[in-house]
Amino acid sequence: MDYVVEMLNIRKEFPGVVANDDITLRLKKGEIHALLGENGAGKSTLMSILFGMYQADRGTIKVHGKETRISNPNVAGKLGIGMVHQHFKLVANFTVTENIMLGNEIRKGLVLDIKTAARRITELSKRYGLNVDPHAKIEDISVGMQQRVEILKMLYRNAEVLIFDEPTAVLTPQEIEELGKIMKSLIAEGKSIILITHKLKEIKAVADRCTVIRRGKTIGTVEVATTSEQTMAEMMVGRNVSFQVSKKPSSLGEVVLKLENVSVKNSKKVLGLKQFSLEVRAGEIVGIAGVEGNGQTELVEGITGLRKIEEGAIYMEGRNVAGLSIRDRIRSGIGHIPEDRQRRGLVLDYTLEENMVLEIYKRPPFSKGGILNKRSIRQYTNGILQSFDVRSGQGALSITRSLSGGNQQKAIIGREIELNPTLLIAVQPTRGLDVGSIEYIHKRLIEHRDKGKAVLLISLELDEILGVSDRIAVLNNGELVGVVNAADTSENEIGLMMAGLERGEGE
Ligand SMILES: Nc1ncnc2c1ncn2[C@@H]1O[C@H](COP(=O)(O)OP(=O)(O)OP(=O)(O)O)[C@@H](O)[C@H]1O
Repeated sequence: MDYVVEMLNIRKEFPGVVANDDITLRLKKGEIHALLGENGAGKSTLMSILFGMYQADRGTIKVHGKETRISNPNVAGKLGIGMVHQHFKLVANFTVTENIMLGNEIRKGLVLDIKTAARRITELSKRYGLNVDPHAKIEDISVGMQQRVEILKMLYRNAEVLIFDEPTAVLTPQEIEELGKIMKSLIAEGKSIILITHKLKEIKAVADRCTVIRRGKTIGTVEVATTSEQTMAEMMVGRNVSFQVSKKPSSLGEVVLKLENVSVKNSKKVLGLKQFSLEVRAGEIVGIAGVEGNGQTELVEGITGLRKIEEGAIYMEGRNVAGLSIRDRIRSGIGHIPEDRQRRGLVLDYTLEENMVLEIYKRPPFSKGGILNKRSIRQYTNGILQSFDVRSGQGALSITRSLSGGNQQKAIIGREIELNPTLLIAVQPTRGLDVGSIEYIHKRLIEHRDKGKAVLLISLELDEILGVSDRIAVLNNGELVGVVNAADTSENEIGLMMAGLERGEGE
């Protein structure tokens, strides 16, 4: 059998946790091989070992049948292994060509002229259907294009094996479809791909085989064509997973949040949200649907106080909070699961327990007379970690940075829901989470509503918006297109509204 990469019986331990416990993954030449596993199952660790960032404690790696030691990322590069990270490593005010050349030609002491490099980039871009302008500046191109620059960077270095780490998390639905085509053209040209993703639909759409791991152990490798999404989900979490969200009809209370003609500028200093009005009542979940960049960020940051509003009013339980500081808005009952969890959600170098009481450590029972009550902080933290199934090596004392991405996300969600806010603003709450965790988070959002609280859900996942919300407000180009009841709309109708058509216009 023609394997390009074989990772055999890999073991890697961190303090308190065996991240990889006898994992085996074999990548065939010319295949797209999905790597599926729960949050914290050990996927990133395994790939970091292949990429030379970590050394395995035990096990063997073979490249083209030959045993190798990948001591650092340079060695991986020389062996033809490249990785497209989730967070791009590009210099914003450099051009595409400059970024691709960076750290490549110069290291070899072989300074090629820009023109020759740009020509080669154009060739590669054509061959793989990437459509990238080599002279464009990174800051002027879309996130999807930036990802293609990362792909080109690897192709420019003659990578044979490409690792994609949750590549669609940052993409729009159209971009996701295009990425699928790009991946297929890469394998048609003889490349091999490892794809890390939580999205079973995507695995079904592009992958040939799928290796499933759970809690650091290999569960098995399956042929994707003959395996259902349900089966893969069950292999991954070890139990039956329901993709349907079940909830009883909402029982509406008073208006909690009222937005009146709110306008907010975006980072380019033009209005990103225009004259937006909406009410969210106690006991309901209002979903905001829209293509990324159509005013969602401005809306959320306007409400939470991260951005000032240009005009209009924001009422929390009847009181205008538009002039209040961020802290005072939190006090008025606003909880916020932020979009950018690493920048706004958690202090990565603090322990989990420090992060869990970040906003409330001054309140009783967590402190008294200026002295922290460590026991009650620990107890409170353990409660959150347990109910939200946050997995880490050293529990409440783990340094937050050491948690897997998905477990960091679950910790923030747990913290914000536990504060029991009158209004919970949840922005992309399940991005990067495995199907089992998504199921649980949806349940908790609905429970929050059923306790008589208000929830504003902002998500790019239409399935999530349709399944979880009671009412759906659709944003296009910073304006409210309309508000519909989730029970009497469809994916198709919302899709048309997201494109700016008012209800009924597209029929
Ligand atoms: N540098 C580190 N120090 C300590 N523990 C770590 C470190 N890196 C990972 N871990 C632990 O190893 C386990 C596996 O983490 P890993 O990031 O590989 O999971 P993952 O499958 O990629 O998860 P996700 O889907 O959430 O990204 C987790 O329990 C994590 O807390």
